[in-house]
Amino acid sequence: MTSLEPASSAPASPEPRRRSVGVVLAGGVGQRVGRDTPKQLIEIGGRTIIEHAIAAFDGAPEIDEVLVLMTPGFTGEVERLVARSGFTKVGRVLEGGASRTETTWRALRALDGQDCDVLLHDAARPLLEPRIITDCVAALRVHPAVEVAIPSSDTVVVTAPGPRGEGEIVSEVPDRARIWRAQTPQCFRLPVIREAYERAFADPAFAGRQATDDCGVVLRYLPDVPIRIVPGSERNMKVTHPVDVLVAETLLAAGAGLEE
Ligand SMILES: Nc1ccn([C@@H]2O[C@H](COP(=O)(O)OP(=O)(O)OP(=O)(O)O)[C@@H](O)[C@H]2O)c(=O)n1
Ligand SMILES: C[C@](O)(CO)[C@H](O)COP(=O)(O)O
Repeated sequence: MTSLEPASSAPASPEPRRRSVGVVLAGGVGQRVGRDTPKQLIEIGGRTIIEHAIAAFDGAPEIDEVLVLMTPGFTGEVERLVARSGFTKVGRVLEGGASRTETTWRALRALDGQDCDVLLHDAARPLLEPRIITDCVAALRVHPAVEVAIPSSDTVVVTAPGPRGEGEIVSEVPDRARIWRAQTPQCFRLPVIREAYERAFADPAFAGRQATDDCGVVLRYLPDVPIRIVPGSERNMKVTHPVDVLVAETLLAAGAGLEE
């Protein structure tokens, strides 16, 4: 079976496990949180948010290597934190790009020539549980692409500009049973995500080189590649706004027992 498995192929038997690289995407500035330094350097529970994210991969038996991409100007700070925390799997700390998409692309190029699986994770999600990593690595033995997601508990509405210039109006209320909220890690066999990003970056219509997530790039440029859902968790939230720092601190202090 090739790595670019078509959607129509029968469920495959598990492939042998490849090397798994956990990629921590930390190239952002955290504009919406609004601090002087990138939000991934905020301390919660005595450790920075980025240390929590790295720790999830570093402590996972399924992960062989961790690659970190950090905001330009702060790679030295991350190297200091890696040493402070005693992480053993962090191979390289590189500079991120101007957008999340550019940062992912830099990570993929840094892994050029390797035969591995990649788990692309937001540094801004400090509460990634071992169970999710285990499930993602196992799913990649059967599926070429994996999206971690949770069912939406809110009804989602789609809007469109109103016909009389009255602003956005509701144009669709999709069936909530099919609506999921995407999280990270988003996980791929390396040739799959590499091919999708190569096609995206060669496409002038890939405007501004922006995508809100990596599975979206695969769906758009390799539509025949099935993307398997692995259940995420409410705990695996993203620190996006100031209130999320408090939420993350509270969840961290509460431990892992809240959800089930
Ligand atoms: N140029 C960028 C922008 C974002 N990210 C990373 O992508 C993840 C999700 O992005 P987001 O929550 O939007 O982070 P920021 O871009 O930092 O936030 P904001 O949009 O508020 O500035 C974060 O871990 C962030 O560091 C990245 O690696 N490179
Ligand atoms: C990838 C992601 O975390 C999935 O929910 C999300 O799309 C990132 O969005 P952001 O605007 O870069 O935070």
